[in-house]
Order: sequence, then C-alpha cells, then structure tokens
Amino acid sequence: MPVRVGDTFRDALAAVDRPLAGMWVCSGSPLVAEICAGSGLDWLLIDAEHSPNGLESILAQLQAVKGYPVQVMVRPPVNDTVLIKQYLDLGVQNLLIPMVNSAAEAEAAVAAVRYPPHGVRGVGSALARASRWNRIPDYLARASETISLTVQIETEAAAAAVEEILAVDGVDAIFLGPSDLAASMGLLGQQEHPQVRAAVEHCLAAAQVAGKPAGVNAFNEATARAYMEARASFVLVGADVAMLARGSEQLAATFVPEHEETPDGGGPRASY
Ligand SMILES: O=C(O)C(=O)C[C@H](O)[C@@H](O)CO
Repeated sequence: MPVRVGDTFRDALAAVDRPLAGMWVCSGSPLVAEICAGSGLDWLLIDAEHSPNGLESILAQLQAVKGYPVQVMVRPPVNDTVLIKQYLDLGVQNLLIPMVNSAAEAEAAVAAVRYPPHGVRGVGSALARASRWNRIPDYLARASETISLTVQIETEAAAAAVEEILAVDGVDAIFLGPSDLAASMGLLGQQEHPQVRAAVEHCLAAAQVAGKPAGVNAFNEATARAYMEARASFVLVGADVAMLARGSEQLAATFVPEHEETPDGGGPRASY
C-alpha cells in the first residue's frame, strides 16, 4: 500500500517495512506532478537542481499533489540557508539537500531547517503556507515534527565521510547519487561501474550500522533491486522527463518509417 499523506517522509520510512519506490518529477508541470502523484508509487522527488523549477512552480506542484496518497520530497539546487527557508515556508516538508560532503555541511543543513535556539531558520510563519498562515496550532513549536531532512552523498569525499555525516543529529536519512559519485571518481557516466556500485553499497552498509535509512537513484530495474537487497530503504526508479523521452522515441520507432534511433548520430543514450 502507498504510504499515507500527512506524515513526513521520516514517518513513512518508519511505518513501512519494505523499500519505498519513487520517481523524479522534473518537468516543472503541476499537471504532470498530479499524474505521477496518482500513480501508486510511494514518493515523488520534485527537482530544482537540474530541472526548470523555481519557487512558484514548486508551490503549484505541491498544491497539485496535495490530497494524493504519496510522499513528496523536494531537492533545492544548493545547500543554502535562505533557499531552504523559502522552500520550508512554501510548505515543503521533506527536503533532499544535494552535494553534502562533510559533517559540517550536514550540520548547516540541519540548522537551516530548525528555528532558534536549535537552528537559524528565519521566522515568517504568519506569511507562510507552511503554517497555513498560522492556522496550524503551535506551528513554531512543532515545526520540526513536520519536516524531514535527507542529505545527498554524491562525491568520493562525502562517501569517505559518510559515517560522520550519518552521525549528525537532525539528518534523518542519506541519499546516494551514483551519477555525481561516478563523476567524482573519474568515471563520468558510468553509474553501473563496479567501483561506483561498491561505493554506494559501502554507504548503504554504513547507514545500516548507524540505524538511519539510506536511499539511492537507480533507473535500471536490476540495479534498483540489488540496492533494495543491500538494504536501500527508498529508491528512485524513474523520471517523468526520461519516461516521456523514451516513450515518445518508442512511438516514433513504431510509426515513423525513417525514424533513426539516434537522430544526433551519437551512441546509445545513458539510462540515468
Ligand atoms: O548524482 C546523482 O545520481 C543524482 O543526484 C541524480 C542526478 O541528479 C540525475 O542523474 C538523475 O538521473
């Protein structure tokens, strides 16, 4: 069963004893986000790091998916205190912070999601959707209960520091990014390389020892299942834009006689 709406991603992970399967929403379209929200997948990741999303389009997508039985996480483009404040005030409850390479960077992300004295989040609840404009009783005191924080491990440096990052209080989970991890290892585009897989599995094992959930990106079904067997608690198994790209190419291949498999003359496309 898909997880219930209303809880944080942290609560959903604790409530379900199987890996959560999710997909990227990168189109920037509320309509597409709503279609994906009703798919039966457990969770969506709305991306603003590599996708055309700003505050307004993220807000529209949050509104479009509200009411569907799906967890929604959002990835800002950078680990930035001001941007994180804006995302939280929009009503983003589950954050994925990219490129967290050290315990100090993880601590900065934790501080950004907490009000003083535990952090540095600016106070704007009267103006913010997060508190439903102060219609949520005790929002300021209870905000932390409504927010989950996942940090992304996607460089060799981060993988080397994974135990310290996992030990940071307030980091609820880690998420492995094989694309950037491969790049940082000198293996650009080789997410399936044995060294990359081994680094991912090392981090999954570290998370298990730390007692915190770990997730990973894997569009290849066999890889996704292997990571699930290696105790990944949440996996992103596809993306709206990739599905549309490959699906429309398939239509062209089926119905357009002169269709070329690689119109740009390049080699086979990377799957993710
Ligand atoms: O490094 C990674 O892997 C990610 O962070 C995911 C990427 O943003 C992208 O390659 C998704 O396919």
